[in-house]
Amino acid sequence: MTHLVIATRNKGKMREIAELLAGMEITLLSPDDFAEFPEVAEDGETFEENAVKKARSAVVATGLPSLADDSGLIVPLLGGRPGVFSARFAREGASDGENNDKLLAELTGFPLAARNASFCCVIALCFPGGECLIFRGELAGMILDQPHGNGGFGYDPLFYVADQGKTLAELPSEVKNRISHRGKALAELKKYLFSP
Ligand SMILES: O=P(O)(O)OP(=O)(O)OP(=O)(O)OC[C@H]1O[C@@H](n2cnc3c(O)ncnc32)[C@H](O)[C@@H]1O
Ligand SMILES: [Mg+2]
Repeated sequence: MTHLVIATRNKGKMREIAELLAGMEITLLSPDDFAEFPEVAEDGETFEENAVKKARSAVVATGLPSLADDSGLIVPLLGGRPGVFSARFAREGASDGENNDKLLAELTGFPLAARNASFCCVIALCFPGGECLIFRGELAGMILDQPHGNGGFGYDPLFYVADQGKTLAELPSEVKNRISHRGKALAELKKYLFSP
């Protein structure tokens, strides 16, 4: 594999995936490298379904091996929401700020001890022959009642990691990448690709 399409429109994800796959000697391509790149309806019920759908559609459009990430935040107090709806929790096309405000509003009044949450990342790596490989990673944390930090993206300013004593948005990207749901899923992918 000399070229790999990273089928995401999310700049934060793209940056992290590029950092995590650095040194693999594979040229990473983004949707911007193609004149036309398909928009995919993320209507699956699971992260796996959506990740495979995004990666398969990129393979069809480009003829190249393609990787997609479907990820999100799971909050038990909210019955597991926003889950696969994390990107559009507040509304279709919502900004990170709007989604964070919606999360804070839904959790108003609940004590920190009850506000446990996890991030889940499912990576699908699909090939022109039709084969897809799936890798998954998770990270446990708590949802604070106000944002802290300017790093990362999405829900990072609200997601507190007890081991680190900080939110993901307060951690240097190399630390987030080492512990994150995305870092773990991509570590599994690398292990698979490079195991003898
Ligand atoms: O589908 P693509 O184009 O990859 O980009 P997206 O932003 O729509 O991505 P998803 O459909 O997978 O939605 C995941 C949402 O979950 C949130 N999310 C995922 N990983 C995160 C992380 O590491 N830190 C903070 N928020 C994250 C973030 O708000 C994302 O928009
Ligand atoms: Mg999406």
